[in-house]
Amino acid sequence: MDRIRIVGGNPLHGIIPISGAKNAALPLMIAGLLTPETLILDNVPRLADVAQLQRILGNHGVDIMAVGKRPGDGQYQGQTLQISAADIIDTTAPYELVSRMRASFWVIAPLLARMHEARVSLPGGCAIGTRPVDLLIMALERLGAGIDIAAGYVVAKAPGGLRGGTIDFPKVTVGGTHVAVMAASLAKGTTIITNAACEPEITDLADCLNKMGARIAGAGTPRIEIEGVASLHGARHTVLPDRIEAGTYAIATAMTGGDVRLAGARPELLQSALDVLAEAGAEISSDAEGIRIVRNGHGIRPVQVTTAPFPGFPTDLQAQLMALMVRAQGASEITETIFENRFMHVQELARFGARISLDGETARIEGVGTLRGAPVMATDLRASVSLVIAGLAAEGETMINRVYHLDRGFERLEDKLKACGATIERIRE
Ligand SMILES: CC(=O)N[C@H]1[C@@H](OP(=O)(O)OP(=O)(O)OC[C@H]2O[C@@H](n3ccc(=O)[nH]c3=O)[C@H](O)[C@@H]2O)O[C@H](CO)[C@@H](O)[C@@H]1O
Ligand SMILES: C=C(OP(=O)(O)O)C(=O)O
Repeated sequence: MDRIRIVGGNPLHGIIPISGAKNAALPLMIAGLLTPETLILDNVPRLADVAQLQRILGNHGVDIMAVGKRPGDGQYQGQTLQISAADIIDTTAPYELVSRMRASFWVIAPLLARMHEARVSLPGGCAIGTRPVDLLIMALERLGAGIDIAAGYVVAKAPGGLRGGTIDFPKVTVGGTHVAVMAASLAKGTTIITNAACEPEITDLADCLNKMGARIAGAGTPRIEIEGVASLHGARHTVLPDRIEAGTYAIATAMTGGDVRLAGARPELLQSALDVLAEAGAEISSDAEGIRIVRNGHGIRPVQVTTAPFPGFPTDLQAQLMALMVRAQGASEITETIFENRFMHVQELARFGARISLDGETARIEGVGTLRGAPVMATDLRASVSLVIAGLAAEGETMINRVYHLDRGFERLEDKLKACGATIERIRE
């Protein structure tokens, strides 16, 4: 498996182009199952998760064509995918494919809505907690589906088709909201979703579905109303920029010092994270081109942060912020409220000399002046990139093992950082 070698100490200077969002591209690709016509998605990031979802959709009979570069496309232009689910030949999503990526479970919604049946393996994904799917199942049941769980598979049936209903989520769930929105789009009648997730990726999905002929109002708020339609048609949609990738490079710049422009990033998608970085001492500005982050001279101030659903501080930036706080001048506290076990990075950050203690869902970080490079390994995507951030600021060499997780969510990470002056290389094995 590939490794990444970093020699730390260089401040970052330059421009980092922000890719299309993984967490928007995945549900958008899955939405391609809802129509027999072609859905064209622009700005799809080149990621292992996207490739894996292509395989999963292919297994259902979906044709996916990646359109090559067009004249004028830059080095990091996202790819264009033409997704055509004219004939769905198989409504089973097998364990071998689904167990590698949690979001692939969401195919259950369009398969059930369009084909009136689906058999989908219980999902896998990052090791960040138990991650049940009870609320996704509840949402489908509220739309009239009969659900059984047998031999590790969720078997869903709606012989006469789904019908509209009320779905009141007891807890905010991004995946649950994606599933409810997709399924309700083809259900008979009106669906009201309350306590819906407000994440920008939900709005992106709803915008695309509306282009396909769906009637969805209120996406981006806790109350979504959907008037089901009999069928959806083809459309063209551009995936929104990745707010987690943007936040990650903003934190990396705050960590190393320097001056970086995040080209294409949209500040309103990560305002809570930018506010925290400003509190920690970074200077942040934005314009139509993106976000600029500068930290010169002065040190990093400690912060107190609690993760929360959007527009709160995202759990997907918690590990990266913790890496930054390892170098703060004083003690910080970070409380993780979304996933109960998203602290796998703590023991790995300790290898750099970090001083972090855990008390339930709160981590207390005592800032240390200097980090030292180390061999490290992480078991999930954002934890892995927190180790990259630590390595960029550490004295000497850091070797990140098992970079498979990084490739799930960060497109050409080492190229983007190298272009800003980092000493970083991939060792292929
Ligand atoms: C591909 C994708 O977009 N992944 C994101 C998505 O994951 P995902 O959609 O899996 O996360 P959810 O928002 O559903 O999870 C939020 C919380 O609800 C719980 N829960 C969820 C479903 C359920 O049926 N029962 C239940 O109890 C989860 O265990 C967790 O504690 O949102 C998370 C929260 O912003 C992000 O960290 C992930 O990066
Ligand atoms: C946890 C994440 O992804 P997934 O939900 O696919 O595991 C993530 O993107 O940080």
